[in-house]
Amino acid sequence: MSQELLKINNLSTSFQIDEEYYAAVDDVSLTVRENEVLAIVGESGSGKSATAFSIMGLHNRGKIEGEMLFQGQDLAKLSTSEMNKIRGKDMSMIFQDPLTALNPLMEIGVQIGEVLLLHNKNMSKTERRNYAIELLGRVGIPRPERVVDQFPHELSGGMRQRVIIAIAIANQPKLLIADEPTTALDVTIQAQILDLIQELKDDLNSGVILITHDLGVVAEMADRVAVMYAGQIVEESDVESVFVNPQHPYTRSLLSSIPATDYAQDRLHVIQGIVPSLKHLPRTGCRFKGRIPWIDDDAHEDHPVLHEVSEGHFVRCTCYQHFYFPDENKEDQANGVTEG
Ligand SMILES: Nc1ncnc2c1ncn2[C@@H]1O[C@H](COP(=O)(O)OP(=O)(O)OP(=O)(O)O)[C@@H](O)[C@H]1O
Repeated sequence: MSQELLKINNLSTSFQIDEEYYAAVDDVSLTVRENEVLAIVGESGSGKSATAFSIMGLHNRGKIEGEMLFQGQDLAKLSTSEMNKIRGKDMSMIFQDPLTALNPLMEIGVQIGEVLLLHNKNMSKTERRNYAIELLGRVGIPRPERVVDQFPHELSGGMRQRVIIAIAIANQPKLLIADEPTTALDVTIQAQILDLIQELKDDLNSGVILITHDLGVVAEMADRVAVMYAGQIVEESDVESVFVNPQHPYTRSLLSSIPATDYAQDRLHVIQGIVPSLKHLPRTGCRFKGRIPWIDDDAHEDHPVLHEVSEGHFVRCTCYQHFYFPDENKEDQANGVTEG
């Protein structure tokens, strides 16, 4: 098995609302290995980005507890200047929206050059420009020697996202965090960008955390999957197990909301509702209980923990053993029968 790159132990990230702190990330533990894609999946508000921003040290107003061990250092304990030495070098982030991530007033080559300069103080202007051209070529930008002198608005959305990726890999990071990297792009470009991330991961032997709400992207890219709901991981396993044998009601609901695919169930089952806002998240018991009120209260644990249901496959709370969709025959479900 490849080496552990990042080990997160009991991470909690809380934000102050009025006078109180509320945990957007609640006791999350995760491991990312070299040359592995870990997908973090969940609806909007489930705490995916808050987890990523905590790792990157970008939550300046959040309270962070727990450990984030990266190459032997606990990121949670580093000062801003120590974090600045790691960010953009040993780990970097590909953001969702290239237009806001790029400076509109600066040529592409200069923006790449700035990141290079941050960690290679001795690089000359010409060296930076040449390396920027090389990087642009590497991420599949045609005529990079021209693009290097262009401004972001002169490029298409897909090309801008490639530039973001070029910036992210400029210093050959060991850990890449991609937060909804293709959401803003059309399907063909999306596939190209995902291929590119995969290819770069292989080249650099990096670990990738891929944040997405798109299960198609997960199926395509991920080795392991962590499903998040209301700040907690509710299911974690290798990608096959999540698609073939999903256990947690939330995971099953996410999967069955994908229309007819080979891994979706035969019918669409919809669980109503949304992730509550941070201030209104349930703080005790099973966080998902309120969305599945037809399941007996006794099915839930008072203090839900992750159960290992098969090797490396973890599910939170015992409610998964009793769960059925309301439009599904309860007995058939208990016997593992699905309609054809
Ligand atoms: N800086 C902050 N201050 C206060 N609340 C925050 C802050 N950042 C995130 N939150 C809250 O924490 C919760 C989790 O947010 P987060 O952005 O991590 O969700 P997400 O799963 O990434 O959703 P999305 O896909 O919409 O980005 C949300 O309720 C959000 O409003």
